[in-house]
Amino acid sequence: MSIWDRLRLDGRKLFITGGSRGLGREMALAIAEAGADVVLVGRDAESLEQTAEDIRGFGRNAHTIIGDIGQPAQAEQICRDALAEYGPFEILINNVGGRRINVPTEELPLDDWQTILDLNLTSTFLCTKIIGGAMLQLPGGGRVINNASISGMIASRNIGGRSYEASKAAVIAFTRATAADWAPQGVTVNAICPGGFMTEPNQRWAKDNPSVIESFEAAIPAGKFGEPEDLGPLAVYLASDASRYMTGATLVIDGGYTLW
Ligand SMILES: NC(=O)C1=CN([C@@H]2O[C@H](COP(=O)(O)OP(=O)(O)OC[C@H]3O[C@@H](n4cnc5c(N)ncnc54)[C@H](O)[C@@H]3O)[C@@H](O)[C@H]2O)C=CC1
Ligand SMILES: O=C(O)C(=O)C[C@H](O)C(=O)CO
Repeated sequence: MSIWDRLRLDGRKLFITGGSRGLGREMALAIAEAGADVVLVGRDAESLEQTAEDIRGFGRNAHTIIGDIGQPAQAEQICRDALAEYGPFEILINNVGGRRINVPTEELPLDDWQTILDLNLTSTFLCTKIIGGAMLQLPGGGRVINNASISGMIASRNIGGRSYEASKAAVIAFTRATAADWAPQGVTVNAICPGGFMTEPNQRWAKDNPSVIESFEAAIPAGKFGEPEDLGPLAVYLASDASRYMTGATLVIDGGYTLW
């Protein structure tokens, strides 16, 4: 089989959380371009539908589900309903993630800590359990891709409240442990750790903290923030047969930020 054929995703289905914009949208579009049908979950109907329309432009099927994946009971229901209606899925991308709450740890309310853990970590657990768990019955196995962050590996500078770092580090640990459990059934589980990408939450942050953003960019060896579409080829690789021997990996894509 040619290299290009090994990257094709025809006949497969992707379930992605938070696929309406930002990094999730770019990964969903790339995977659709490689041949897969897509189910997108998010909160904003309009942007979800726009991404679904763009996916249909590749000749693929796209369905949208509106809901809050940061509420564990809702996340569980969304996954069960999606599996029953559109499943089974060969590819899962746990992409949803809430940003930092910029309050020093010594002042961070427990509720805010819990909100971030539910959104970043518990959602990943529940989707992996339900959508990924069903992959264990598939003869060809499956692919779980967890969108973590370099914040799961290092501390973000000039930022308080470490719920974001804690949640992303836990996503990486969960990825590794689940990968070990599911390798015999051919279900790979890998984590992506993006560095700085100017998606909407970082744009908002940049508006209020221009000097922090400038020093962040200056500390990137590549000299600039990443483009969301840089995530697309990596997602296709991890979703495809080409990555069949890679599992439990933590793939950093940060323009070299964590090198210094
Ligand atoms: N942009 C960056 O520099 C980096 C982002 N990441 C991670 O990448 C992921 C995506 O981030 P971005 O694309 O920057 O964010 P974004 O805010 O542009 O996109 C997030 C997507 O998730 C959806 N979403 C958010 N909360 C939701 C909820 N409770 N329920 C359902 N859908 C929800 C939004 O509607 C949107 O589609 C997150 O996990 C983030 O932590 C990691 C490292 C760097
Ligand atoms: O949200 C993120 O994650 C990032 O923006 C990238 C880094 O974690 C970061 O903030 C490094 O300082």
